[in-house]
Amino acid sequence: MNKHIAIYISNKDDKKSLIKEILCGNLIERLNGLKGDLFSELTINKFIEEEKRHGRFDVATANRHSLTKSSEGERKKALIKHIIANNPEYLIADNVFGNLDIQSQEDIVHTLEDLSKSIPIIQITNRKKDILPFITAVFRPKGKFIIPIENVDSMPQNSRQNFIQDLPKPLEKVAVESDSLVKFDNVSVSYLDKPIIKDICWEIKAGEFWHLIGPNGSGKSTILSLISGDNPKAFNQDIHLFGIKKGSGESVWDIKKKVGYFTSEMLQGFKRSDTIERMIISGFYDSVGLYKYPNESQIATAHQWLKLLNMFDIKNRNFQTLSSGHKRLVLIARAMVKHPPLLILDEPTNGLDDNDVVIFTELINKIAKESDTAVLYVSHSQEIGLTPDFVYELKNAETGSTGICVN
Ligand SMILES: Nc1ncnc2c1ncn2[C@@H]1O[C@H](COP(=O)(O)OP(=O)(O)OP(=O)(O)O)[C@@H](O)[C@H]1O
Repeated sequence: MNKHIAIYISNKDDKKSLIKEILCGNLIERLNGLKGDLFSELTINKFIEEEKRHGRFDVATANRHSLTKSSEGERKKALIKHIIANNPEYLIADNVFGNLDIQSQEDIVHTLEDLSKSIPIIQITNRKKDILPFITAVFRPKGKFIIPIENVDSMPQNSRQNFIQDLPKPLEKVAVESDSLVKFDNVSVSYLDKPIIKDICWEIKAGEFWHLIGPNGSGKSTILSLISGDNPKAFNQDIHLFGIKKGSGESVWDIKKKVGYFTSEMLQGFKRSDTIERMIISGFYDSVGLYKYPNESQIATAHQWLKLLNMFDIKNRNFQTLSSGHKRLVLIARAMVKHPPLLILDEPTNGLDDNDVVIFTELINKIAKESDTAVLYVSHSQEIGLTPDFVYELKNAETGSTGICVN
């Protein structure tokens, strides 16, 4: 077997077990007895747990922040440095590029290429485009083994239309007084004297479809926390949400009622065993579980969403048994049952495989086209197949990122 290999998986494969089998030396015989390390968001999440629970800060970022307070890109860069310092005898590199901007992707390719001169790299990926340039052999899981793929480009790709039915209508409209949903006037934010964003002027109006892009650390999550979260930095700024000046008496709860939200990190938060149907219905109550008896109209609307997603026949299945791609579709339906005036999607496709990205993107385009909900889609770069009306781009600068509307 080649020294460096990629294992091309789909979201239906059990990635955690696969990694465990490699680390135990069961899957790749030549690694048996060697000390392996794992470069993965799974590892980052473990370190973040340690920071939160036990106050242990084992991984240092470039600007000496905790991982908890760092951007996704900063976390990955810090982790790879930490791993290299541990001198592993081989490396499992999982979802290497997830959430990384182009510059950071190039940096990590160089780092891994250097590392590959001394130790074997086993890449795990669900995107063909992410296969590292120095890898020449690609495998896929089959039962308890991995088998070679002769030509990765010949793997079947989803190209059919997945969502044929119309988007379900809202039961009642969420009242919003203003056509202007989000308005930033010269908004600037610094953390510990480090400027993050500077003089941001931006407006999102009802029904618009925006894509917010920008490199790692440019302040995308900071902007989202000014909109949907309770970031205290929002209060002395000129920010209007749904026509009301932020900090003028509205509660975080008032805002949350008007905003649907999805990020791939949410998948870790939904650990309850609930049926897919109940999961969607819980969107009417903004609760994680379902504690009230839904009425007939709510059940009927949830059924329409299930039919749209082609999941009606499996509505009683446990949500936890779904693939990562299907879980996301269900959580989008859950966020959309009330047709919130604004739907925010923060790096929503991170970790999805090639087929599921196509399906997910089709659903988001459909929601933006067929509903009055404004969509704010956030990622570090352009997404193939996504059809936003406008793109707002953040550009890094020493004095704080500035933003421009690029179309
Ligand atoms: N609570 C905080 N305290 C100090 N610094 C912070 C805090 N939150 C964010 N930052 C810093 O602000 C900068 C912007 O971070 P932010 O997460 O908004 O960027 P981003 O564009 O979302 O990045 P990524 O694409 O990597 O997720 C980063 O340098 C980050 O370290």
